[in-house]
Amino acid sequence: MTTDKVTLAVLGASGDLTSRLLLPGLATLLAGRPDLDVHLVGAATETYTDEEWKTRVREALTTNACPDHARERVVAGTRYTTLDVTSPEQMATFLASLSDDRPVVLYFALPPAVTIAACRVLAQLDLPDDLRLALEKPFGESEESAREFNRLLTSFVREEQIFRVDHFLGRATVLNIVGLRFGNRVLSRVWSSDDIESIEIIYDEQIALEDRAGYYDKAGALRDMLQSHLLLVMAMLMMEAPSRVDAVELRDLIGHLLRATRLYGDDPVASSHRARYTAGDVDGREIPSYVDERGVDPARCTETLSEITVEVANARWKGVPVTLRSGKALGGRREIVVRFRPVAHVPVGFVDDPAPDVLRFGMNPETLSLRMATSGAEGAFDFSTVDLQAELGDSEMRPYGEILSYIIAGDPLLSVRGDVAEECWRIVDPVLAAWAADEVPLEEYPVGSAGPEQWLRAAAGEDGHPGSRRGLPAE
Ligand SMILES: O=P(O)(O)OC[C@H]1O[C@@H](O)[C@H](O)[C@@H](O)[C@@H]1O
Repeated sequence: MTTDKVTLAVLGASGDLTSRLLLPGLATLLAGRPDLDVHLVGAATETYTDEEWKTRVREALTTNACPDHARERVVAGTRYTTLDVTSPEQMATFLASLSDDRPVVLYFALPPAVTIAACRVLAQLDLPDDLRLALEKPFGESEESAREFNRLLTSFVREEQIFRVDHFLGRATVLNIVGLRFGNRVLSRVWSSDDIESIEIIYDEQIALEDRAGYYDKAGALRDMLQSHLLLVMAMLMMEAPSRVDAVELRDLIGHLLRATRLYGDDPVASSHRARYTAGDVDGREIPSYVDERGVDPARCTETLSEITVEVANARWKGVPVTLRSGKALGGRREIVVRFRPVAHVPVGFVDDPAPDVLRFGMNPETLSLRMATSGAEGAFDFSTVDLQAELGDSEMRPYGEILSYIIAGDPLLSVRGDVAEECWRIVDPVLAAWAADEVPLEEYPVGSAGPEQWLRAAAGEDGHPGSRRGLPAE
């Protein structure tokens, strides 16, 4: 990476995203990159003096346990501007105040509707040629609206100036998948439907709504996590081999994989499940039922847990069910599970059949484990299993730091390309339509559990759940 000087202007700087994720991400990036020179400019509708803003930044970084020296580097050069991003005059003056000897990144840490309004304003202004736009998810709310937003953006900037942020592309596990898949023969030879029976990508969070009703109650788990994050994780896990790691190649392959993806059986009802949490306690903390959380509209029927099963209909993967699942107020299982097919033949004389092999990538903490069949524990010709485990170690840098490092370098490698964002919506849109028409029941699960009882029974091989064996594994 060569660019080492940039002005990072955060629009929506008074919000939760800025203090909880962006600023700590920036600090972890600076901690490892003494060469980077970032002018941070905060902008929001609130009125703060530069000193008040610096205090907010310092507090956010202290709360998030950022190293002292990195915190002071962020604070040192920062300033603040009160700004209404929907006012053309104010935006023009703001942009003029930023231009100096370095490229400018406009980071939109704003609600989607305000981001779009701000982009409409930008479309009317004279913009520097090297301006970069960093846009948070959700990018649109359907394939059509994502396409419309892409049309708006590309009417005034080039695609390579647009950085659609998905912080899962900056997660150590997701980046490690590339090395693991393409750096050794053991996995590359078995990476297809010939050897793999099913895949699950599970991201269950222990946290509940956490005062985010304003956004979450309109989004729900499917839009919040599956449409963006988990489909991209799936693409990294299942894409064809890149000949080089660059933004064109990697994003072509991600797009290629997603274009082949469709709902399992092309059936949005049978391939999807939704549920929401009921009251309970996690680690001694009382959590109300989702419908009783502050700001929630029960009539909206927002799901806090969603599961879809898809298929990548190409020569490598046809027929392999891939289940994506994520929810709030759950047990906290976060892993990718790759289940292999049973061996073709078991030598006559063995007592039982061996358990099929299972490879797991743990997400946060980053781990890798392989459960393999072996024998000997119970007798020379009696199968047992062995678990090979590795701690992959977390990157020092938080996912937002990783993502920011590429944006600052002007490299869209870890940003979502416009067609990829549209493709993700194309996959989930039929499910959203089936749910809106109430064709899939909204089930319930107690806070802190592993999910609805019925899903667990189905996963254990009992039944009652249309997804049957494609649901939660019992282990
Ligand atoms: O575990 P992480 O990195 O915080 O990512 C999960 C978060 O990702 C965000 O994009 C979602 O909006 C949140 O609802 C979710 O909690």
